Amino acid sequence: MTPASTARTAVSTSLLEDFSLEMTGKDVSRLEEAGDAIPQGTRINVTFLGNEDLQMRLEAARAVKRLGFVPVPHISARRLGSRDDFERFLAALHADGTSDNVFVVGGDPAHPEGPYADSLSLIDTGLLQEYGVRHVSVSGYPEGHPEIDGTTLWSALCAKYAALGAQSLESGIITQFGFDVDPVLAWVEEVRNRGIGVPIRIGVPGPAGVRRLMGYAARFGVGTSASVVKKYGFSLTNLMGTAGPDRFLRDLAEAHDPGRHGELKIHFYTFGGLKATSDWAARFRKESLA
Ligand SMILES: NC(=O)C1=CN([C@@H]2O[C@H](COP(=O)(O)OP(=O)(O)OC[C@H]3O[C@@H](n4cnc5c(N)ncnc54)[C@H](O)[C@@H]3O)[C@@H](O)[C@H]2O)C=CC1
Ligand SMILES: Nc1nc(=O)c2c([nH]1)NC[C@@H]1CN(c3ccc(C(=O)N[C@@H](CCC(=O)O)C(=O)O)cc3)CN21
Repeated sequence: MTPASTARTAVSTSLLEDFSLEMTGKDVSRLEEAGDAIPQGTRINVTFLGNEDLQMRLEAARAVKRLGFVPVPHISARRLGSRDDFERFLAALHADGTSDNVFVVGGDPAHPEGPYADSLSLIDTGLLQEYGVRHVSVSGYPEGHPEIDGTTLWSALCAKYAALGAQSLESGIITQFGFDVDPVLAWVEEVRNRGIGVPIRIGVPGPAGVRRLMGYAARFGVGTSASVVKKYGFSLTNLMGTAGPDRFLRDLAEAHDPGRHGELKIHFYTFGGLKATSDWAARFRKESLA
């Protein structure tokens, strides 16, 4: 092995240490099926989608805990109808012992369904701490967001970071998924330049069909130019294939400079493929170690 490839292998292994996964409220049986392939203690995020209800979200977080993982329930500000809804969710999580870690996010509805227009307003209620939350993740957008301008995104990120620090809550950032490492690392540098040193989980899709990936990318405003997806490992002319983040992770590992970029970890958006992603991660890790 050459010195360069030794260095790359070492970094890519540490990048995959303590990766996190994401599931929806409907994925409980898939989680049971994938459980053995996932390292105990792995953080597993539970989405807060419009087509889930309170019971599904709570049940999913309970299942994550029961199977030996760390639940990270999402709370979407714009999808909460009232302060009561927010408190009811937090109280139930607390009672279940699944409220230690949460991810707060604005939410896709163009108009808030209740009193909270953004995730900062959830933090500012002070309710998180009251219900036992200790660690709060917020989102990051290396490629920007289709509905929110760049200046707003940066001021929101800095304000959330400051507000969490002021409440002595631990924090972290999870990025929107993407297919191109370059904007991710440029964005990470900007985060560090703004004085935010917390761990950043880089969002990547688990292995999935190309058609499915393209659909989600279009829905969430993630770039899929021909050159970017070619670099990632698929072609726009073959929608029947599948693609995993192999090259993305190798490129990320190669370019990751801990002195400049700080602590980075990986967050897998599984898009219905919890088992496929868990098996893939175990195999990729083993190959990196070999
Ligand atoms: N990264 C992810 O995994 C996920 C991202 N999202 C979406 O990302 C967007 C932003 O969420 P955060 O970064 O937490 O922002 P945020 O809650 O910190 O808000 C930042 C700024 O954007 C505005 N904003 C938030 N959501 C908006 C929307 N849907 N349309 C127009 N303006 C909006 C807020 O009023 C605020 O000024 C939301 O649309 C959210 O639904 C949703 C679920 C998961
Ligand atoms: N702006 C934005 N909004 C989001 O809601 C969002 C992002 N970004 N980034 C990625 C994450 C992950 N998201 C999702 C969304 C849907 C499923 C999902 O499995 N949905 C269907 C399955 C439909 C299908 O078969 O494709 C479901 O059953 O709910 C998973 C993750 C939502 N997320």
